[in-house]
Amino acid sequence: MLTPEQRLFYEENGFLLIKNLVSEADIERFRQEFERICRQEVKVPGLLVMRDVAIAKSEFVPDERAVSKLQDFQENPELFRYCALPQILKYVECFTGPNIMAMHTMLINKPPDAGKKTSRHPMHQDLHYFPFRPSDHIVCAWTAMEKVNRQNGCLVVLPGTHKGTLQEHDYPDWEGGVNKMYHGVQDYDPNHPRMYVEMEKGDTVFFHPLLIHGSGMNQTQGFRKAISCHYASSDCYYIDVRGTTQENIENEVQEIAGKKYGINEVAFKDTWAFRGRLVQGERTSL
Ligand SMILES: CCCCCCCCCCCCCCCCCCCC(=O)SCCNC(=O)CCNC(=O)[C@H](O)C(C)(C)COP(=O)(O)OP(=O)(O)OC[C@H]1O[C@@H](n2cnc3c(N)ncnc32)[C@H](O)[C@@H]1OP(=O)(O)O
Ligand SMILES: Nc1ncnc2c1ncn2[C@@H]1O[C@H](COP(=O)(O)OP(=O)(O)OP(=O)(O)O)[C@@H](O)[C@H]1O
Ligand SMILES: O=C(O)CCC(=O)C(=O)O
Ligand SMILES: [Fe+2]
Ligand SMILES: [Mg+2]
Repeated sequence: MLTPEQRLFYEENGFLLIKNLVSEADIERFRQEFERICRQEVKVPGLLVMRDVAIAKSEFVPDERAVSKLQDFQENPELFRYCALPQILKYVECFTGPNIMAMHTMLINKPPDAGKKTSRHPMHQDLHYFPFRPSDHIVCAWTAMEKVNRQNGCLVVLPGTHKGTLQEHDYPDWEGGVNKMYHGVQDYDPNHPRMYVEMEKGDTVFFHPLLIHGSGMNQTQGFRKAISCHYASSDCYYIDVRGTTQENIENEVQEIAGKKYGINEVAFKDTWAFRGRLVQGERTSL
């Protein structure tokens, strides 16, 4: 499926941008469903709704202004259609092989910054959140639901960093506050070349889970939207993260699982096995 140039570009840089992969009609449907969820017209089992920390303690309004991110929409058939789009899976298969699990789903609604720079996402590697390997058989698809640029906080990547190892992550030391679980790499090379991934509606970037990336402040008045899914080969295996740099995120996820679902002592890997959904082939290991 990939041309030799595309494959080489991914191997060298850790990401690949495919223009115009998702249709306007599909994006419009995802947007409509997102709005219905914000208005609380549909109830989605397992869905986590995050509000930006800058407005977390203000009065709740049932519209998109209160929602900075939906996480775990795998039980919503309309949004989950994104994860099974054939044109996306054709690319995903190049990285994962034929047995494909959708491990993590998100719709990001980056709010206009409230003045404290909390709309930023610190530089991180997504593998920090994942207790499964090997990393080369994991890939994220991230589709712009509208034009994204430096003004509204597009993705920023450090090309080539996927060739390194998983770094230690923790909360950045930001004056205006940091969103829950927005861990960042503490000491990446500030002189590493950066690329601002500007995209049009429907463009999709595929990226490696070790690629260091983040996103800047949204300096516009609009809510910058993107939909994404992390895929892994179902032939991947779970690892025990005790005693590794991932122990801090394991503890936070277990705490949320305890608070939200009243389940204590749930293994980190089981929170992933429970949320993952097969989208192609056979569920062999994950
Ligand atoms: C077997 C079943 C398993 C189920 C497991 C479920 C675990 C899910 C964990 C999610 C895993 C994330 C993995 C991501 C992997 C991919 C890589 C992507 C990187 C990321 O994007 S990670 C960052 C995204 N993080 C989240 O979305 C966090 C998940 N969301 C939440 O935990 C909740 O939405 C949140 C933020 C805790 C809010 O909870 P909620 O109870 O709805 O809100 P309350 O109004 O009751 O507030 C409680 C308390 O939290 C404060 N608060 C609210 N929002 C924020 C915020 N954005 N940041 C910081 N703090 C926040 C609020 O003020 C309240 O504080 P109090 O002091 O008043 O208690
Ligand atoms: N096929 C396997 N089944 C079960 N456990 C395995 C398997 N392969 C490796 N492991 C164990 O999983 C742990 C992590 O393995 P591995 O070295 O592949 O991952 P990593 O170094 O954390 O990540 P990366 O993919 O970046 O190399 C090790 O403890 C290793 O012994
Ligand atoms: O959409 C963004 O701003 C970045 C999101 C991201 O990298 C993530 O959630 O892991
Ligand atoms: Fe990320
Ligand atoms: Mg290794």
